[in-house]
Amino acid sequence: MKSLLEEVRRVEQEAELLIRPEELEAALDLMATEISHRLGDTTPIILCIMTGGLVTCGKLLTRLHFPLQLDYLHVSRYRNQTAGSDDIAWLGKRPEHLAGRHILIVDDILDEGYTMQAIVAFCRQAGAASVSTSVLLDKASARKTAITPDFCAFTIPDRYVFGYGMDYKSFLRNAAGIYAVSR
Ligand SMILES: O=P(O)(O)OC[C@H]1O[C@H](OP(=O)(O)OP(=O)(O)O)[C@H](O)[C@@H]1O
Ligand code: HPA
Repeated sequence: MKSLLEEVRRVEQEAELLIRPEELEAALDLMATEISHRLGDTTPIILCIMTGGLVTCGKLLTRLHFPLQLDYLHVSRYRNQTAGSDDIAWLGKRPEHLAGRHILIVDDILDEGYTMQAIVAFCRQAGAASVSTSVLLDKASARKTAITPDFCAFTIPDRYVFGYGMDYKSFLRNAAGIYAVSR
């Protein structure tokens, strides 16, 4: 643990700030307006993808001023590492009562796309009336699947990032901006 903490401190010190907190807040305002226009009269279920989606989803929620319900799904593909594994671990309970409902999935980042692809498939199989996807960050150049987000705040380069819910080896989720790990 001591050496991991030393590594985390070094990564934090050497990281490059990509997106400032004020820019994130302003972009979330815009994303919330767009989501409200498109989904405001559908009484959607907002599906927060834990753990990384927690900050984006929480900040988005208070900007959505229409009737909605909140649920969550806990999946992990990176297992606190900086590269994804071949399989997605489904942790905890799976949401019920999605049939016939409009679903908005909210996550922090769309990277290779495997995680979101699996969650969309799950919602469709559960009989959702529609499934929309919303991410704070789109790492489009790293994509290995056909998925694109319906709502997205920023497109970022192919760098490993942390902050605003995203971790570096399970730490640094609490950083207030988006930082890229130094190369
Ligand atoms: O597009 P992909 O390459 O599949 O990666 C995106 C997913 O990876 C991260 O989750 P992670 O598995 O790290 O779990 P976490 O949310 O607990 O950090 C992130 O929160 C996304 O859910
Ligand atoms: O760049 C990333 N940072 C943190 N978590 C992630 N999960 C997929 N890509 C990333």
